[in-house]
Amino acid sequence: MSTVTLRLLDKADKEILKLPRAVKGAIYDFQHKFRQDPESPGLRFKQLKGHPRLYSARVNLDYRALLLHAGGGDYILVAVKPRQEVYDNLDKFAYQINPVTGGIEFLDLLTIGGKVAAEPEPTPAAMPPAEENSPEPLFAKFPAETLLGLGVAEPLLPLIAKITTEDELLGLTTYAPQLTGEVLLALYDGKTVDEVMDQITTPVAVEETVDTDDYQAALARPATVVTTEDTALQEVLEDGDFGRWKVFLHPTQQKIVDRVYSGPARVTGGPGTGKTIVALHRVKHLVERLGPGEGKDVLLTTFNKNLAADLRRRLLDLAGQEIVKRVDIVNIDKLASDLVAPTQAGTGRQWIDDTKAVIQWQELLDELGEHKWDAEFLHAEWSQVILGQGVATRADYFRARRAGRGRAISRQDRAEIWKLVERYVMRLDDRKLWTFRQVAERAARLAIERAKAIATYEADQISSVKLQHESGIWYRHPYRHIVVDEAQDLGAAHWRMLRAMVPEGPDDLFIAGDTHQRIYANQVSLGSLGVNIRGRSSKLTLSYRTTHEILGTACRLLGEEEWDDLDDGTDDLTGYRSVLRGPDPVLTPYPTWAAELDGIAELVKEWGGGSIAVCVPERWMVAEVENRLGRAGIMAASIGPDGPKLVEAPVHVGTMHRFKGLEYQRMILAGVAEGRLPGERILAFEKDDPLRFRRELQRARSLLFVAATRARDSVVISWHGTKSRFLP
Ligand SMILES: Nc1ncnc2c1ncn2[C@@H]1O[C@H](COP(=O)(O)OP(=O)(O)OP(=O)(O)O)[C@@H](O)[C@H]1O
Repeated sequence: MSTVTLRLLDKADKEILKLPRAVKGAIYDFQHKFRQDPESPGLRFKQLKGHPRLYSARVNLDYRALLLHAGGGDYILVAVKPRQEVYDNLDKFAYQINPVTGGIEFLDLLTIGGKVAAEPEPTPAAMPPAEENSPEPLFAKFPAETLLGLGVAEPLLPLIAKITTEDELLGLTTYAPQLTGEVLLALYDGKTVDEVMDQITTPVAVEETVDTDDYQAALARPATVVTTEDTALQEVLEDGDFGRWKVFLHPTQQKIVDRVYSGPARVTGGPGTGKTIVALHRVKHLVERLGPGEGKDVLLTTFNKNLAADLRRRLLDLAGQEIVKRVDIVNIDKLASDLVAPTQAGTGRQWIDDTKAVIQWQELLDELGEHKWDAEFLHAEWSQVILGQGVATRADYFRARRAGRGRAISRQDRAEIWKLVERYVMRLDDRKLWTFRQVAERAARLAIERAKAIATYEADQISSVKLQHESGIWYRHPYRHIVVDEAQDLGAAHWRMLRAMVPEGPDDLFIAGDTHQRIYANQVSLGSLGVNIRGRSSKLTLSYRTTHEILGTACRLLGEEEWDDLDDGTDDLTGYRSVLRGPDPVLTPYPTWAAELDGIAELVKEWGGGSIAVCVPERWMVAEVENRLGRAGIMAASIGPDGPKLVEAPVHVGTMHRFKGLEYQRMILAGVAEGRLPGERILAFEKDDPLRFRRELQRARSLLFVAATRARDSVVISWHGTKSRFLP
């Protein structure tokens, strides 16, 4: 058996993917041969002159692979180049262990140099001297020691000193090591050296002093961004940029995936920073660590069915069937329903969502002639405070915490609300209805009872561990690990249920979410629900989805609000950034809705292709956009609760709520006007319930923020009437 490993270095793929198809095929064959026997004569494997760790090997007649030897049998593929280019430019290749991160870096100064200003043309005699004419280099004011201290790769300093335009900078960052690119772009964007140090360098720096000659130690660090498995190289060749998330994790992402946590852990981060990607890698990591087995030991859950289906598809792509077999991938309401279903056999109950539940409230209030409270308020109070916290008696409700519920209510108010809730529950019972919130509460109760039974069973020292006893009582928690995505939208009952479904201990719960994206009224304090994440929180700050320009506009939409951290603290988007660049978002007013519809159709036609979506604040607008696009000969599909009705349609249209977790190349956010976002319903609270007004405004802001950050390349925001107060 060969003990040779061959991994691909991050960024090397950028040039490799541009090679002719036949060369890519030859690389595929080459890596097989190399792993079997690097010394096989056909490979002409040899060390390059002047580079003790750099080797070349034959890919085909014209191309050579450059390989960095990390010690033992470990090699890293750092480039594939035309044969002559390699030998003519030996002095243009450099490598190092970055003294700040401890990660291995390869510098292809030939490619990078080509992106930065070529030597200045000789100055014609009539022109002023070059120094007066040429622009100031962008990084002239930063001493070399400062850049090196921030982790910039030393061999690039001479090239960095020449950069005078944003294009050159972007050219360099495309091929430079990740940290160098992030640091330079942040400085260019105006961040101070201290900010860059805190937000970009420190999170990936190693604490120990780095031995810059120990390549074996460096290879094991998350800062060395290489593919891990042998098949990964093939995936990169086949999937191109779309497959990068599977094989090149950012060092910050990698650390979060690999860490052993002593209890529940949480990862936060702005849109597109890879929380879902990290959650998927974490699931894979946990299953691999469990070793062989048959049962579904890991639960991966998220907010809705559509997102759960997407997680399944991506986990399959990342980890394969054997891993997926060990994971229950299910949305949170389905998880609760499945738990409760056996206790409801034959009752004929129908389960209803929040919208229908509010209609039931409205009908009850109308029947009673009750006007003091509105249906939405009562539904939220009942769902979040009473059901969410498992409040069983009136006395308990008098004492219950109302975190995030806005205006304080008196004891008398609570007594009235309790009475109304009792009437409401009776009404649902009579109609054989059950809201998903009730299902969640019942599921939480069942899971907690079962957890107690397990504890008793264990205390009784009955040794055999079976999944289920004949009586239906569990003698083992259903899962060993639980991973939650879109955590900001789960309700209190969901958390109590999840807490009870996994034994307390290391790596029990892994929670990914971003409270800036909370679009349902489900604010919780995890600590008070038995999920203690203190000291086990990490943050992702680099967006892989959205451009710098979109991200800047989106963040401004959030205003000066304060955001919770799923616990009793606050969260913010400090350090949130992107290395991607694109056009500025466009804001377009229209005189009427009809004109706006025409504008949407024209724009979509102009864009021509790619993945495009139009999102609107109100449901009725969806059909109108679809129709207008249809009249323009553009096929559009609406997005329902289970995702786009026709995935292949060139344009997807939906209300903003439907865009959670999705992403598109180009987005139009239409109808962003006062009275729609925020809607009339919210504006009505301004006088009577200022606290609620603020809370609802915050949620509306989040909705717009979520919608705007679904776009990868460009965003157009339009309105008719008065522009939304959230827009700049
Ligand atoms: N390490 C990576 N390499 C390449 N692409 C990545 C990486 N991490 C994330 N991405 C890509 O960035 C995009 C956003 O990732 P993901 O959906 O995980 O972000 P998120 O933080 O969950 O976003 P949101 O909060 O908006 O749901 C995806 O297209 C994903 O493939």
